[in-house]
Amino acid sequence: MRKPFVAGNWKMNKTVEQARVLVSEMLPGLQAVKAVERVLCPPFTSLMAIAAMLSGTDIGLGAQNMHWETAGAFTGEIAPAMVKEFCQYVILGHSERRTYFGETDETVNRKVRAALAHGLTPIVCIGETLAENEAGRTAEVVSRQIEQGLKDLTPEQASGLVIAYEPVWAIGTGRAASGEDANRVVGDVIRPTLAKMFGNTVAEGVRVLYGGSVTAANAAEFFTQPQIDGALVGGASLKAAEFVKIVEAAAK
Ligand SMILES: O=C[C@H](O)COP(=O)(O)O
Repeated sequence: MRKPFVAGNWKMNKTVEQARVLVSEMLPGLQAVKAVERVLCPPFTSLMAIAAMLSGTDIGLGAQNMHWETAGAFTGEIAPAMVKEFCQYVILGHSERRTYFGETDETVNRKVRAALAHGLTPIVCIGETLAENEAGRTAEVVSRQIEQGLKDLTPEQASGLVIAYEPVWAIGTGRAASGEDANRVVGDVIRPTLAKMFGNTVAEGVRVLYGGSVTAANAAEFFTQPQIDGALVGGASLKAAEFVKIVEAAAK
């Protein structure tokens, strides 16, 4: 039985003070929903403050990116051990990182391996662009992202991952995929690719989330799909009441 999982990716939003306000607004609602693994992913600058607020709760904290090297002359980067000081999770390979910052399946793979080596749970993002979707290339792109992004992992390492299927055309557009279509990609492409690489038990045990314009109004459409285990929420995770409703929907 896979425990439902909902993470809020705040992207490049909120100062420390704004982050504190948002967390204090959502904390009581989030704490009430024990059946769901709940994770907040604020910007790096707020991790220390939010870690203090979440201490003593069962709500997880995640970073939105990290470098694969342990330390050194990498101006502007954050090392795995620095993330690990505050976080249990790290989002890797988000399409915005791939599109705007040149991340590739190869660099995602380095980051995934580094995160696992430091005891962090990677939330690995995959998904096709609109052009790829319209060209009928979704299965090819998504399976390649998994094969290359998770290359050289052991089945044991893979079993601890969380995967977020985020069709790029659905992110921040208000145009979510349909629950059925997302379920089909997870069930027909993502889990079979994981099964080929790591075996059936791992493929059936990994949590696979949907991401892309999830709101309180459409969350249930995804959470009622048998292959989808939760959501990676962007814009709607910046509104306390809305995000709590999404988490509540995942518990049903
Ligand atoms: O990481 C979250 C996704 O990019 C989804 O963002 P969105 O909910 O604003 O579409």
